[in-house]
Amino acid sequence: MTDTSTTTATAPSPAPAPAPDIRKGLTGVVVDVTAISKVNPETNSLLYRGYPVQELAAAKRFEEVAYLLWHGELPDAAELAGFRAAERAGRALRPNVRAAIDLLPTTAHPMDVVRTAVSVIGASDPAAADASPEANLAKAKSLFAALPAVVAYDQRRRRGQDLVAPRDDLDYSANFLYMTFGEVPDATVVDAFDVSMILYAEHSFNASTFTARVITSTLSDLYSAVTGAVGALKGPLHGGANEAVMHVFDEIGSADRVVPWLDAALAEKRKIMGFGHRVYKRGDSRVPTMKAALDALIAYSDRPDVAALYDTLEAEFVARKGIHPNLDYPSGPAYHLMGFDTLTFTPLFVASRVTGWTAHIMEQAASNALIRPLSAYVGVDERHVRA
Ligand SMILES: CC(=O)SCCNC(=O)CCNC(=O)[C@H](O)C(C)(C)COP(=O)(O)OP(=O)(O)OC[C@H]1O[C@@H](n2cnc3c(N)ncnc32)[C@H](O)[C@@H]1OP(=O)(O)O
Ligand SMILES: O=C([O-])CC(=O)C(=O)O
Repeated sequence: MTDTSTTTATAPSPAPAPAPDIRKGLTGVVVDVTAISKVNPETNSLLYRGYPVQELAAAKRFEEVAYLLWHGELPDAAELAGFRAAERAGRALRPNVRAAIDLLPTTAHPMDVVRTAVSVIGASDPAAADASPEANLAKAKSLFAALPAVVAYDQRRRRGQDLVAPRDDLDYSANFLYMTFGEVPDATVVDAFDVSMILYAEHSFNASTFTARVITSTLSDLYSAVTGAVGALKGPLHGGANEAVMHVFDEIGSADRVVPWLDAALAEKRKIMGFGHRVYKRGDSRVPTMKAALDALIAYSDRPDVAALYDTLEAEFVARKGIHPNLDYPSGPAYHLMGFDTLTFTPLFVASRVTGWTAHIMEQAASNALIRPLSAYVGVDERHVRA
């Protein structure tokens, strides 16, 4: 043991630690790689597994895009037929999920209902803890098939309507609308809905996907990760914005009221929902495609008033702030014109994004590292409990 009692020289004090480089909100931080999608704000493009999302929206149905996100390649005819058959077989609302939904008050937010439904589905799956790639893929496909009935039934029960059983002669989007409204709408509506599902499916490390990856990184199960992702998507700075856009439209009322409404909103420093994006600063790559779908719905339902309000608010806000619309801006009024209740809009986003979330859960699990950043402590200095 060294005796230090006779030491006279004082050791040089250590150099102060450099101030930590804190990136609040993780702005600009690259935390991992992904092969699922590429968001490029420079070229204003979005690729799913290499394919521009606009091309997918123009030429493919949502089932094909879901398959692409999970498998990395578009399905061939036999693969698509097999996947479609499995999806159709898994559409019916499960009795225990219906029972759990029925226990919830109709005052519950539909996102809380969807979150609960995912949790119930997970708790009832005997293979919930099996995180093998095969088991996770099966769970992803099963959730994909099951969620439309949850969203559709929840909207119907709020309207005092009965459950509508699925039809297996319809594709994903036509059946989703059928289960919601009890009839298959015009092809204009079905196609616009399918486009919205494709555009919402995946967007790299957005907040809800990152949430799913954080949960997966602890070796928790897929259902827990999706449940957490639903919670993250609910907020109005993320997926909840499509609902919030419709509240804005309702608040403004008509195009001639945009200017005074915006004057007051900006004076109160309100965030204008449906505008701005963490990554895109010159416009969201998905907006032109969704705007075209909205225009088709406006023409079909003869609602030029919606077009006037949309265009006027966009023009005024861009002129004043230089901040462009994100995908939620056209999606909100589009879902309204399709006939959905405003509170149902974000659950529609869930039904789509479950594809991207689960693709990321599988990617994270395949190359895992616990996600655990550091923080800089700014609380009171060390102190001691008095005896
Ligand atoms: C599918 C999706 O999740 S897309 C996003 C959906 N969310 C919304 O539409 C909510 C409204 N938008 C926003 O709140 C923001 O634009 C976000 C959260 C999406 C992105 O935010 P960030 O990247 O963190 O940008 P940040 O909030 O720092 O904005 C930068 C500046 O632009 C302003 N700004 C950004 N968006 C808006 C907006 N929608 N309305 C008013 N001001 C805005 C901010 O107030 C800030 O101004 P400041 O520098 O004077 O303080
Ligand atoms: O990428 C983001 O931050 C939000 C978004 O647009 C999405 O999740 O689709």
